[in-house]
Amino acid sequence: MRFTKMQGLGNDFIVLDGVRERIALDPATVQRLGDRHFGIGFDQLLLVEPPADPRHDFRYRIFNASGEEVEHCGNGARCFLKFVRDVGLTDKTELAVETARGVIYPRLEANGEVTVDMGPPALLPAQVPFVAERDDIVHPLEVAGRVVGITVVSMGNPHAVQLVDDVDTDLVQTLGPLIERHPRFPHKVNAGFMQIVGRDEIRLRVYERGAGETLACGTGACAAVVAGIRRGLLDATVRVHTRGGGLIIAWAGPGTPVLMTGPAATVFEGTIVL
Ligand SMILES: N[C@@H](CCC[C@H](N)C(=O)O)C(=O)O
Repeated sequence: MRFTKMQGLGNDFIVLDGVRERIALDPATVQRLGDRHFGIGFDQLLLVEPPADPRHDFRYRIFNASGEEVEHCGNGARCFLKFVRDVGLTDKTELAVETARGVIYPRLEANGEVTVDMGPPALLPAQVPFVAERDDIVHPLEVAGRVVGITVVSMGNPHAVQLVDDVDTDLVQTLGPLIERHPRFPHKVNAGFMQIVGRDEIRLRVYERGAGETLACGTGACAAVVAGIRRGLLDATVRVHTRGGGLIIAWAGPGTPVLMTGPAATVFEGTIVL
């Protein structure tokens, strides 16, 4: 099985071509390939497949390093577009790509970066899903004997975003895993820690569901900007600084799609010997 190792702001992937190769994956195989010592190592495995609906170009499946299949991956979506063009599956510069939670539209920019129409966020707790009695913008969440204020957002996948004074904090590693598995998130959650730098600039770290802290999380950046706008703290276009680099996120408000722009890079190619 051929694979391509890619990264978007240091969030790393292997991408498999399920259009030309017959690929069967189970959680144990994904875990083995994702192991950074005994396998290739990655945060997520991305699988390119033919679309279910012929009006679309491809189907995009995502597996966390933990082995579970998930709904969405933003940094992966930019790499997806680069991959299908580089291996000759298409020469289009804009694609309609099916994910487990709807269709996304990645587009190649003149400078080589990729903008992805990620679709509109879902804002109701039940859509995340998050167990809450009320539909508030900030929910108190009890974790490790303290109460933190979170804003929940679904970008297809679940996010809980909290504000911190300084993102260079131990909280990402201490609270992150506890929030990820908090019983109020029945499907678990990606835990975001956002420092507001200005109305158009944030710093962000994300403890990802099924992968631990990554150098960047694209859907996490979208969710953080949506959360910041809903809290009245951010403007409609925001530069997001992650540990792996910068993304531009734009959102015009409820019912409209989130746009994410950033880089995608190929690192190496290889063959898997199972
Ligand atoms: N790194 C990703 C998100 C990958 C999926 C996530 N860990 C989940 O379980 O929902 C991104 O760039 O969005």
